[in-house]
Amino acid sequence: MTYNIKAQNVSVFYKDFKALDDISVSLEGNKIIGMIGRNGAGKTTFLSLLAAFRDVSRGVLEANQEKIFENPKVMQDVFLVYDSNNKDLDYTVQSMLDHVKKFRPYYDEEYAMHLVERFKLPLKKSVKKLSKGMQSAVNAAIGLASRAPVTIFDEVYLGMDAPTRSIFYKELLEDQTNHPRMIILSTHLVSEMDHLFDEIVIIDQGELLLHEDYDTLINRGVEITGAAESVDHFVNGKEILNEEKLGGTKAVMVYETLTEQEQAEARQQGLDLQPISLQDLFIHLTGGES
Ligand SMILES: Nc1ncnc2c1ncn2[C@@H]1O[C@H](COP(=O)(O)OP(=O)(O)OP(=O)(O)O)[C@@H](O)[C@H]1O
Repeated sequence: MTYNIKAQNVSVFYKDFKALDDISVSLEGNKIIGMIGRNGAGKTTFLSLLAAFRDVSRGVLEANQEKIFENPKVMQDVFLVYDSNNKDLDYTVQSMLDHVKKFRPYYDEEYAMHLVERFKLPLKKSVKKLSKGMQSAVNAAIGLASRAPVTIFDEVYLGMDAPTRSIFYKELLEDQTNHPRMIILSTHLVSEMDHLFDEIVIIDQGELLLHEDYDTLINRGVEITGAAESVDHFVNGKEILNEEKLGGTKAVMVYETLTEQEQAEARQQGLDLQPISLQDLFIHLTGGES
């Protein structure tokens, strides 16, 4: 089952605070979508709408042309895995997996056991007694093994060490290839996770800043370095994201796809052109380091 999610002019208010402001976006097909945004931008609020944890205050939110909120079919197919606080849960890892199996129709027990091994999870231990990183690994395993057509991981890596995160990324990529589905990853680890993304959504202060194919977005950012005067002349009229000057040399990040002719001209003038990482684009498109 392939899902298309469509938000039209969606807003969410917490009392009189507008957490999401008139968001319109279409998420389509079996892609891995990176959702990024600064703290408090509204990512979790948006993702909780997709999982029907709450309803929109204004606008329309649909999955395959059906309203999401209070829709049992969609709720079964959309799984939001988040950094849950398990400290009051008196379940063992095994009983938690058994519990999930009952509610998730695409759950694959064999794959769950493979993940238990990969993450070295102790099946008989109480979840609340696991370390933070291991609890996150349990959540990651549950999310992957459930194979929900729309699987959402909201900062699910918290507390995981680097090798465990690496296992998570590898498993996610491999399992999405073998069992294509829409996976949405909300993260602050932009540079570490950017290799996973087919598409990027950036939410900024409750608004949709952009939704782009990863390659298109990356091609739009370029850093031009060279003699300050030549750089200034070249970037004149272009959208500048950031400038840094060191002596007579200048490095300027622009947000624009350069034509082949422009690239050739730049090189003729002795300018160096380098792509900008998603992390740098994100930092500068959302207001830099201020
Ligand atoms: N239940 C709530 N009541 C009131 N305000 C809330 C509530 N939940 C979230 N907010 C506010 O809505 C805004 C968006 O919060 P949200 O958790 O969606 O952001 P986020 O992008 O997920 O942030 P972070 O990256 O820090 O986790 C924030 O200003 C937050 O304080």
